[in-house]
Amino acid sequence: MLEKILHIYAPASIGNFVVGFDALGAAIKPISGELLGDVVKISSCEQDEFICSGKYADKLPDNANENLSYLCLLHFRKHIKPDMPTIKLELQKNLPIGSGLGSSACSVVATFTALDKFANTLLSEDELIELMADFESLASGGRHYDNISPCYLGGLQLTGELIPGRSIKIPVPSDWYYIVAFPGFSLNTSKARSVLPKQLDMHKSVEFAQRLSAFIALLQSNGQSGEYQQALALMKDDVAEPHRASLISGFSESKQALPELGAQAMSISGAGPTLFAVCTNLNDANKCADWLQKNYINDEGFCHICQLDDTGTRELTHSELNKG
Ligand SMILES: Nc1ncnc2c1ncn2[C@@H]1O[C@H](COP(=O)(O)OP(=O)(O)O)[C@@H](O)[C@H]1O
Ligand SMILES: N[C@@H](CCOP(=O)(O)O)C(=O)O
Repeated sequence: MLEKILHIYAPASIGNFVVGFDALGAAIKPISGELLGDVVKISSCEQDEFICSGKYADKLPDNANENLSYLCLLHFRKHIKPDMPTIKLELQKNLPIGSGLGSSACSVVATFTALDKFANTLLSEDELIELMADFESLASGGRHYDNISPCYLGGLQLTGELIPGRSIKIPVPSDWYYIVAFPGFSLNTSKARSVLPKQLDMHKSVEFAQRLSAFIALLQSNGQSGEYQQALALMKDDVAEPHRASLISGFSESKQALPELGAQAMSISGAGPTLFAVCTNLNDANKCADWLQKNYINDEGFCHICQLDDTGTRELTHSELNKG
């Protein structure tokens, strides 16, 4: 009998997407075709085994009991499928930790998707998303779905406990490019959440609701009367960015430089320190990427021009496996 081996890829994501703190997030993929996300490999084994490999494995705690992926496996074995055959689970940790690219969500989503598929549990989308959010909240210091939902489902997702079905996919113009730059240093999400105010005043709350709802409504149009330009003009974050900016060295210089190079919007990806800019053509996207390469990132950093990853979490193809 052929041995069953499964490789599940989960993409990086941009939490908040500027206007939707904890409520809006996008899955992304580099236009170069490179993969930007974690991979979970599962195969049969005589007893359960966990391995963490990949570029950023050594940035995670040595103790497997502190690795979210292993915690997901323990939970699945104990509470969901105790009779699942024993397995070897390998997490290929390809996203930097504390990056603002939804790294913890990526491992959790890849792991639960792989376990569900391998064990043929057929958990519903809702059940899986709840389970994933439970485990991601262990790491980030708050329950939010804006990395989990897009990472799992792909695209731009409006998401949260009040959203029917937890998630609504929002259409996005196909000519929007997202330039993401990870500077090479980490910022812990729970630390970046701890600097936020505990309450929003009335005026700010009303503005937040107006901005997010108008942005979503404009994206639902066909864009023929300038609605996409209006949506871009609304991309401003008054909720989290002002409190987090000082935690990110190089933020204010980038905020000043990128609009002059053609960025239509620019902010923090998730809790940072990755920054991202939105451009509506490749020429401007290249100019922003060059500037960020030269001025924002160090030797450990990277910069990609991306578009939305509409598929989300998926099994890797043979050709992708042979490449890597
Ligand atoms: N597989 C994993 N991937 C990412 N982070 C993990 C994982 N397992 C445990 N962690 C821990 O979770 C925390 C994640 O930090 P966080 O700032 O939320 O990262 P990110 O913003 O990149 O998701 C870190 O303390 C890290 O050590
Ligand atoms: N909405 C969250 C998003 C955190 O994203 P991460 O990629 O930094 O984990 C927040 O802004 O705290």
